[in-house]
Amino acid sequence: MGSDPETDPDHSPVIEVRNLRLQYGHKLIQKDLNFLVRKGDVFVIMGGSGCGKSTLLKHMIGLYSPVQGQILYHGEDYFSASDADQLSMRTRWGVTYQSGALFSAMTLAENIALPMQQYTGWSKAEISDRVAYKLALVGLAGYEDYYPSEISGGMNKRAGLARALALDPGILFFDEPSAGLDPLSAGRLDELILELSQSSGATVVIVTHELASIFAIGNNGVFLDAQSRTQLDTGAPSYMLRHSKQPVVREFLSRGEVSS
Ligand SMILES: Nc1ncnc2c1ncn2[C@@H]1O[C@H](COP(=O)(O)OP(=O)(O)OP(=O)(O)O)[C@@H](O)[C@H]1O
Repeated sequence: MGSDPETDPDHSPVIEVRNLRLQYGHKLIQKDLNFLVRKGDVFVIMGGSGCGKSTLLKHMIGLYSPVQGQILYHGEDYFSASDADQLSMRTRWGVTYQSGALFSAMTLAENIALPMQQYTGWSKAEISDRVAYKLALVGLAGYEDYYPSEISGGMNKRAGLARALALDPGILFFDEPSAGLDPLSAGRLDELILELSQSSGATVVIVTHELASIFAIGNNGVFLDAQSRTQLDTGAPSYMLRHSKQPVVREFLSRGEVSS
């Protein structure tokens, strides 16, 4: 068991979500979201299908602006920051998407080198060294010249992770990282995410409805509800399972997607 993020002084807030309201046009998705993500957390965004997990993540990575509320990174509100400050925040994040993680016309090395070429002044040789290192980190040493279509789904996910790690991010965001993988590969990907977050000290924010993943890697999280369109609970998933005051949360975590 990890330390309690609520009381451990070393786990300072990295992300603070305040009174957040998410809409597409006039369609309300979630409201009154309030939670903290602390340094080193593996923070899980949970809830039944369609409750707005991916929508929340897309706001957290700045793809959409909230209609109300704030998302603070190390105390600075992303959406009221200048373009330059927003860019500097984004370069400290690594993001992997549910689908289309890699560019299919590029080799794995070219995919991983891309953010390095875009955002750093590193030389060709340095980039090539760092690409090899990132591939080795995810168990793909020697796969530089392969195209995404030439490797398995699980290897593609790991290569996507290597690209997300390209700039040594402080925060890693994942949207359903194990979607489409068999349970064994999904479990290995979970282990890898946990291992990498622990070895690098990165904070992880992850969207998943996989109960196995929620309990295997999450030490903190928020539970979103599709009916009331707000969060029902926040904290450690293992604690929520037994002690959440919301029966829907305990039921979801103990049996599966009852609310979907
Ligand atoms: N770009 C969009 N425009 C309008 N509505 C959208 C858009 N993207 C998602 N939605 C709607 O917002 C709601 C929440 O979707 P979202 O994908 O965030 O949920 P989710 O909890 O991640 O779902 P799942 O677990 O099924 O992936 C759904 O009703 C969805 O149809």
